[in-house]
Amino acid sequence: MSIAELIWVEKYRPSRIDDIIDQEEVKERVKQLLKTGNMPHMLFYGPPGTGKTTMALAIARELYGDAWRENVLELNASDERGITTIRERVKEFARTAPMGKAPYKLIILDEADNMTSDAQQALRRMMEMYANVTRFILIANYVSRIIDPIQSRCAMFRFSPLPKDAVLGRLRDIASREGVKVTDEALEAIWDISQGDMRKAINTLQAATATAREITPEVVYKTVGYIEPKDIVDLVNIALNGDFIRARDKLRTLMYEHGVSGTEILRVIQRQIMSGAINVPDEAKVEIAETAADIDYRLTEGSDEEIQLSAFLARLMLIGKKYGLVTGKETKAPAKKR
Ligand SMILES: Nc1ncnc2c1ncn2[C@@H]1O[C@H](COP(=O)(O)OP(=O)(O)OP(=O)(O)O)[C@@H](O)[C@H]1O
Repeated sequence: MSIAELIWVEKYRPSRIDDIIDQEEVKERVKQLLKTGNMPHMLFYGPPGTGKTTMALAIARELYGDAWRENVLELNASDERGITTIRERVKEFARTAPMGKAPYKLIILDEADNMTSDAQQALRRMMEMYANVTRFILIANYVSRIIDPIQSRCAMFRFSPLPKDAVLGRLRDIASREGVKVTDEALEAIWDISQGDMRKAINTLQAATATAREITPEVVYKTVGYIEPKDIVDLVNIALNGDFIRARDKLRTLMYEHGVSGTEILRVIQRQIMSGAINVPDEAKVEIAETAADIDYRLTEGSDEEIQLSAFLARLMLIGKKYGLVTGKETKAPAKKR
């Protein structure tokens, strides 16, 4: 078995443009451009794990068929030692003629936004110098870090974070092909971790399968070393209910036994408030969110974590009192499916 078959992100990387999930607008425009036979330089930008490299490789297959490897130079701007090595490699690559029907070869340059602007100026000259025999596909996370003269020489394509149903659909599909049992709650947990980053989602699923044959939220969070959101929701509810001592004990357990950082606790609280898992009136949500932001800032300034988080719990207690939130209820772990 090759490495590509062992690593699921590679094994399940779509090889044709039409098989790329979502990114409909990008797919349409790319197909139109390929039809004209006169492909411009391209700049793909957007968050990680959304299909930029996958699209670049699918274009290569479309252009050259089986001979794509000989016609493509893949470079990573962060790995190459400076613009001089990039220049040498491009020069060497552009010396030989393309094989197959396309009259040019393809250079895929990943992490182009990590190049200094001087290096990007040199890159721009290379793009001009070799324009008759090569086309560049530049890949970046942040388009604002790419200098204007390069932007103006490229057709620009924005990749969006993938929507939840697309990510979960793909994960279900992979799990069934791999014979892995994964509960709906576990898929939710993976989404909580990956959001619209498909690489992270698939990697998390694969890593979780190394630990257990049936994937549950507990397995997922444990695999990535994250805390389960329900523990944090409980912590917040205990504090809102006015039981400060118990909330502080739970906080200590989370911090010292599970090794969760204060920042991580605040991050999860913010997200759980937004998702509605912490069930309080909107005014209280605003106050909690503001308090969390305030505490987060103090942590970045180097304040003691336990003191700050304890102060946060005390503020939650006051908010709970103000809005009459004494419910006596704690969330329970979702019932396990049989
Ligand atoms: N739109 C998509 N459709 C199907 N699979 C995808 C998609 N986007 C990402 N993937 C999966 O995630 C893996 C990584 O995607 P890809 O290398 O294209 O990300 P990228 O956008 O280039 O990220 P980076 O900015 O980190 O380079 C792919 O191998 C594939 O398995």
